Amino acid sequence: MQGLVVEVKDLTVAYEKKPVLWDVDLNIPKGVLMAIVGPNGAGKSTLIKTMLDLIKPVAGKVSFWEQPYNKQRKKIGYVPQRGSVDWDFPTDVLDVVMMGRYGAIGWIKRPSKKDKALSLEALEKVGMLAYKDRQINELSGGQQQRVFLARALVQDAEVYFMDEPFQGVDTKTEKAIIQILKALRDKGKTVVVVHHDLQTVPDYFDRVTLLNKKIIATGTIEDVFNDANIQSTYKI
Ligand SMILES: Nc1ncnc2c1ncn2[C@@H]1O[C@H](COP(=O)(O)OP(=O)(O)OP(=O)(O)O)[C@@H](O)[C@H]1O
Repeated sequence: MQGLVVEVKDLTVAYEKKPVLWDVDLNIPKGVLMAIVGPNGAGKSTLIKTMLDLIKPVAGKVSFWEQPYNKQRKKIGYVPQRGSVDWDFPTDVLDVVMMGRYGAIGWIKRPSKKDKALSLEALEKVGMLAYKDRQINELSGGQQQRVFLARALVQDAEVYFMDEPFQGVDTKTEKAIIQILKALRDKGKTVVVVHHDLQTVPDYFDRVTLLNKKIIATGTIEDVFNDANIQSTYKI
């Protein structure tokens, strides 16, 4: 294994005292394309949000390259679940993508020609170039998802977390997105994706984490993506 990107230790998370994640241990190595799968309510989104410091755990610890999230945030990209972001201010698609070049403070800075070129290139990759001047709140959920993906791409992070990036996108776009994710992986980036469709797991991913409040199994597709583990995750 070529070094760890993320280390999750003894993580327990609760909403209003009701635990939704129990004692989760998870190591994510560099350069993998990993799915997190599990039934509705298994805690997949909660796990990602806790890793990214958006939810405080009851117990346990998350480190990125052996440091807390806030020390490494520039190297960490996040594409939230569709519909989870409310755009109550007017901003166009290209601006949303260019925000990825700077993070929040960068609003004040003028984007350079290079920032703009990279952002247009990313929009082209996700098939959204034609929408560059549209208001973000006038797009469908699936289109917004692709814009967020473009924003994550221009951020040039080392590790990416994506919460159901295929939700509400058509098959052609899904295939295009997975090609982008595989290319990131091939460049040595680490990509973690909450995913719903078990059928496509072996084709899309090289590792999988099966989650249902606890980690049922985590590892390579070959080692852990088998009937026994799937059955204990989905209780079927
Ligand atoms: N903000 C919240 N307040 C209270 N309970 C919550 C909150 N968010 C999630 N939950 C509960 O925590 C559990 C885990 O939710 P989570 O969204 O992490 O699951 P998930 O595996 O991502 O589900 P899905 O596949 O349906 O998106 C669920 O029982 C859910 O109802």
